[in-house]
Amino acid sequence: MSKLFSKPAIYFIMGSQNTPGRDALEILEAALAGGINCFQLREKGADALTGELLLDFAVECQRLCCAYKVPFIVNDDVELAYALDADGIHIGQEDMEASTARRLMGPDKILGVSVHSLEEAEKAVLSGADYVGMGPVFGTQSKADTKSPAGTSGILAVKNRYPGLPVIGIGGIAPDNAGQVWAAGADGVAVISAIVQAESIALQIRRFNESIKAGAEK
Ligand SMILES: Nc1nc(C(F)(F)F)ncc1COP(=O)(O)OP(=O)(O)O
Ligand SMILES: [Mg+2]
Repeated sequence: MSKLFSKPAIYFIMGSQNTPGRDALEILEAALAGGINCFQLREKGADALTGELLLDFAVECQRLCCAYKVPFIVNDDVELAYALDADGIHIGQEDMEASTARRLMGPDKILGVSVHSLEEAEKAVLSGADYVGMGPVFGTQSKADTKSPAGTSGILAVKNRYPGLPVIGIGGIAPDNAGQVWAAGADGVAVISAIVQAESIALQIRRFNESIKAGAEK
C-alpha cells in the first residue's frame, strides 16, 4: 500500500467546471501553496474541457503538482492518466474495473476507488486499491449524480473492517464539519467547493488542518 495517506490528508479535487470565470490554475497553485496533500483533476460535466484543451490543462495541473511535490491524480480517465504518466487514477463504480485500471497503470501508481459499502470496499481491496473514497458524507453541489448524504457510518464500518486501508471522506466537507469525518477514522477529507469558493484559500486550508487537531483531541 502506498504511503500516500500515512498522515491525515487534505485532498483537493477540482476541474475547470468548478471555477467558472476564474483561473483554475491560479486556484490550484493557491491550494498547493496552502498545503494540500493530494490533488485530483476531475474534469466532468457539460462544460468539461476535452481534446487538446483538456490535455494542455491537465499538463499544467501536473506541472504545478510536481513543483509542490504533491501527488497528481486523474479522475475517471485512465487513458489520460496513462498518457500523462500521472501519479494515479481515481475511479468510481461506473468506471473501468479497478482490477483493469490496476493492470493498465502498473503496481507503482496510486489507485483510488469510490465505494459505498463494505462489499464494494472488499472488491476494491482485492483489486489492489491504495485508498477508497466514501461519500457523500454531507450534501454536495459538486456532483450532479450524487447519492443522498450517507454521514460517516460507512467510513466507520470500512475502517473497522479494513483498518489499514486509507479511507477518504467526500461530499460537502468544510472546516466546521470535518471533525465528524476525522472522528469516524477517515485518513483524509476530499474537498472541492470549500476550497474553490473560499475567500482565502490559504486560511481555509489552515482551518482544515486545525480541524484535524480538534478531531484528534476528541
Ligand atoms: N472523485 C472522487 N474522489 C474521491 C476521493 F476518494 F478521491 F476523495 N472519492 C469519490 C469520488 C467520486 O468519484 P466517482 O464515483 O467516480 O464519481 P465521479 O466520477 O462523478 O467523481
Ligand atoms: Mg467516476
